[in-house]
Amino acid sequence: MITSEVQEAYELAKKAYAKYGIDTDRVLDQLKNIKISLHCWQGDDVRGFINKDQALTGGIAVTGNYPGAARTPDELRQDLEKAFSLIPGKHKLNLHAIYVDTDEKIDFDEIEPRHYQKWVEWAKEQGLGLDFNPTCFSHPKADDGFTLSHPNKEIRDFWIEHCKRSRKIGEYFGKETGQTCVTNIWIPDGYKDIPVDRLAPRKRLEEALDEIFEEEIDPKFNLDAVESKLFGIGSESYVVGSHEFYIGYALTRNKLICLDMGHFHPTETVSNKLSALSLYSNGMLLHVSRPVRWDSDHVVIMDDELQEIARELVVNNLLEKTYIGLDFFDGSINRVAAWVIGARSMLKALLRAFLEPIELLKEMELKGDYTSRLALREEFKSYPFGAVWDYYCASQGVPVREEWLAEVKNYEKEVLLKRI
Ligand SMILES: C[C@H](O)[C@H](O)[C@@H](O)C(=O)CO
Ligand SMILES: [Mn+2]
Repeated sequence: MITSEVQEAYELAKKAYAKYGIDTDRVLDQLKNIKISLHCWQGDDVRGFINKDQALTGGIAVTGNYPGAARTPDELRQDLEKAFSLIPGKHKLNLHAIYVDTDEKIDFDEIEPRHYQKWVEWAKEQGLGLDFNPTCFSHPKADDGFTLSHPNKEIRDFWIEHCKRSRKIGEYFGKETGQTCVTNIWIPDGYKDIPVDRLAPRKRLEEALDEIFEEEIDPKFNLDAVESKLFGIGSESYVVGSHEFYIGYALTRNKLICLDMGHFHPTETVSNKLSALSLYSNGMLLHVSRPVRWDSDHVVIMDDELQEIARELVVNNLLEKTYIGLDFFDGSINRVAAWVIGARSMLKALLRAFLEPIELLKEMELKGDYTSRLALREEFKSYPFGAVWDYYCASQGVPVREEWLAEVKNYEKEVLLKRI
């Protein structure tokens, strides 16, 4: 319901933006079409259901023991439903292979579409798209830190099979939901200490990927992405799938380049990479995250870098060729709230970017009037974008402002705290 308070504030905001030729109604129509892919792994600290006693490996870590983590696919879906009900718009769910929903005891190289059938039925019911990821970690065959680039062919083949099957699951998701599935490959492979041979593992990875992608899959159903990383815990000195490796790979094989905000040197920004890559690549996948001093996967907030990424997507018309996924895992706060905060922040950043007088700013820049460019940008930061956001939430039938928090607290009391 749109209250008169929200409506009146919106009308005033609409006038303020209209002075600069910005049509807020049109902006909200554009925002409505943007899908954020919510990562299932925030809901249970990246545990999954394929092998519940398996520890999280791969040089990534979740800290915190906030109560209520989902223990079953049903619980995870219940939590996701709650989160989606508090986020305006229609979005996607990003599943990892370890989130099978089956009573069968299967290994990673045995996954099939039917093991995810319940997720598909649920996604259709909810009107959600699905994305997918092979899980190349949290398995004894990844214990020595290598998967697709493993020197042992038998182990390499195991992971190749897992990734091949993952693409078929992506295809199945795309066919069933009617929305293209993005299947993203990330592997942890790397050395703790300085290697002698940096090339051989990269050659093995290149070959393994070529084998995985051998089968043509209709891009209407599944698109492949590859995700680089600078370092992980235990792979501080060398990561096989570095940024340069995957830029080369993705550009020569026509794959999406996945950019994770936590996977670069701390002074490097993803926002500054998008325009350059867009000139050469057919598409990008974002893993929106918040690295604090390292790839810490903190919950996404509306910080400067998030805003800058949103700006780049809007100013350069990159939204059509960019898939936006969230990637963080915080076990120290309510996990449903973590999803809601991250997704709402991403959407708010995009909305703010749409509400900037882009053409005017570009003109100022071209004329060399950097004073006006800076002044106007700073003033626009306090323009009433919040009133437009509130109106958008109300018109999409989700709570306005922090009203959603009371719903999460109630859900925590009624559902999450009873999971003991
Ligand atoms: C769980 C994900 O696959 C993982 O976060 C990956 O995308 C990554 O970013 C690893 O650092
Ligand atoms: Mn990532």
